Amino acid sequence: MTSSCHIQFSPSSALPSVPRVLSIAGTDPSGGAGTAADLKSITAAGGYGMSVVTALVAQNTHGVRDLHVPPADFLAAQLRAVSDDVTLDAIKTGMLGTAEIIATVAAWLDDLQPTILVVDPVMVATSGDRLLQPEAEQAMVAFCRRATVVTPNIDELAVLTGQPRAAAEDEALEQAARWSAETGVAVVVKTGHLDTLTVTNTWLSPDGARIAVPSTRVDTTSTHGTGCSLSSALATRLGRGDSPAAALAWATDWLHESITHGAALRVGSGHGPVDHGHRARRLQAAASSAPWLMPDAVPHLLETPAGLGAPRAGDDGHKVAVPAPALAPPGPWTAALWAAGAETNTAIADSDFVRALVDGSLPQHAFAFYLAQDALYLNGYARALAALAARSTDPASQVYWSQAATGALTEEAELHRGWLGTADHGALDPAPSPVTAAYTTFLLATALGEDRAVGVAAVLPCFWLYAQVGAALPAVPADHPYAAWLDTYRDPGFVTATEQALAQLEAEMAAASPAVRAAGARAFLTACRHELEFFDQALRIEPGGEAALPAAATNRPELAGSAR
Ligand SMILES: Nc1ncnc2c1ncn2[C@@H]1O[C@H](COP(=O)(O)OP(=O)(O)OP(=O)(O)O)[C@@H](O)[C@H]1O
Ligand SMILES: Cc1ncc(CO)c(N)n1
Repeated sequence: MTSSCHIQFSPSSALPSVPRVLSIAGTDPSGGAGTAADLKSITAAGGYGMSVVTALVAQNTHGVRDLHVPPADFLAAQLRAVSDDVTLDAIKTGMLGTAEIIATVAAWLDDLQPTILVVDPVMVATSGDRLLQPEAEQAMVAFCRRATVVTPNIDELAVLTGQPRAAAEDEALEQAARWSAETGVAVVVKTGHLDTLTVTNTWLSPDGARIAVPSTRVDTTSTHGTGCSLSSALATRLGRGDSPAAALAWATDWLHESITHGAALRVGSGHGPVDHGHRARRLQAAASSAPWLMPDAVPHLLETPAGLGAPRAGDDGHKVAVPAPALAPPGPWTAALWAAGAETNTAIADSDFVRALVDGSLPQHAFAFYLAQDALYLNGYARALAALAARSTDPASQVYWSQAATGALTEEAELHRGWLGTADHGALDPAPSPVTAAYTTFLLATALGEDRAVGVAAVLPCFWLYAQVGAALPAVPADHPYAAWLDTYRDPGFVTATEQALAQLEAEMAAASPAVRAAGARAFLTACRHELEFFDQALRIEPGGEAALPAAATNRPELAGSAR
């Protein structure tokens, strides 16, 4: 036997190991900051969270009301209780509060010598309340020298470096670079507190190397605890063995989603918390193995268009509104299919993917993944269209499907030439994702193996729903990151091709038997759902791509140069 193995499962099918991460911080009974935020963030980032409390804080989304600091001896007892028993893969410190607390934690760290220490030098809360005694600031500054990486906001960076508050990102990066070179500690510079449209987190290494992770600013007041959450997620990903670049990209991207959905939690009336659990709930919903179509979604025999019935109420019983189709159905069968697919079509229009593509906040790695899968999809789609050409007998249909197949192959070639071939858009020739493979094999199998009308119904949503997304696109500024790509949705040739496909389906459904019509309606609705999955899949891929398993946490040359 040789060691060659021709089937390689993607590492994403294996569960990564769970880093053991300790947060040392103050409390927030309203759950948005401090130890509560840390534990939620560590869990969200894939770690096992533990918590040592430095101070009890009576606070909510409006601010801090009162503070109680237990005796330092008791803090030391908590620290020892954990470290005597549990191996810690990463430690994160947040609110330390007093010089005595700082000294207690420092003494414990002297014994422990942890591999990863992320210090969030908490000084002032979002609400403006002090969380560190002014006389303890210099002790905190000295404490930061112990860190693997520190995560100050702009104001804390000024205290750390003894400089005036930076007015712009360049100035903050300058301050941080000088301090990092002098201390040997890496810094994450966060521009959340600056008035910029893009919020950038930049990892600065003592050797001057920089890793910048930009994200779009969310217009929200739900930013209570963002600093706690970022530093905890970062510690967890580093503890898991991620490189600084991968860890920061993951933490920033996850936090962006959490901030975006924070307001919907409706927690408090001040600066609300972020939704730490949004990503987990989204992925859990996406992983459901519930069938897409219920057995009674389409009658066994479809005699008339009305047999498809009113659009079904959603899971929560709400009535489904039918969106106006941008391209009008040419007859009653396509009109009934449009109405039957309303829920899925609305879900696509409202999807996080389409929203992020349009507002420009879609992370670059998700966009690159989407483009690469789209090229693979177009190739499979072209084969299904060519199958319909082969199965057509009237000349006009033969010409139409052949041209549609050519059109899909031309688009695929343009994707490769214009987008995927550039250094910006990542790897060439990736493998199809499970979602892409399921959709393309469904199309080809339906186009080849079912009645022709059913094949035509299966390929239709790709035309119609794409045209729908294109018609709904607002004008975007020229500096929008995806402006050029969004333009491709507005191609008038595509609109004409879609109108012709609609006419084909209307004629096929009218001529088909009731049983074939029912199969056609099922194929149409199934393809609509595949479309939703296809868009959504790009938001299920980790930054750093199709994700290698974390490197072994033992040898961490990328953290070299830091004080540890
Ligand atoms: N409005 C926003 N839009 C997008 N991202 C944001 C926004 N506000 C904060 N962030 C993210 O949160 C991170 C931390 O934010 P910030 O710089 O405000 O930290 P902080 O002041 O330490 O937080 P806090 O004191 O509220 O816990 C930022 O680096 C950024 O990734
Ligand atoms: C306990 C605690 N730590 C940190 C912050 C910063 O947001 C806060 N509000 N409360």
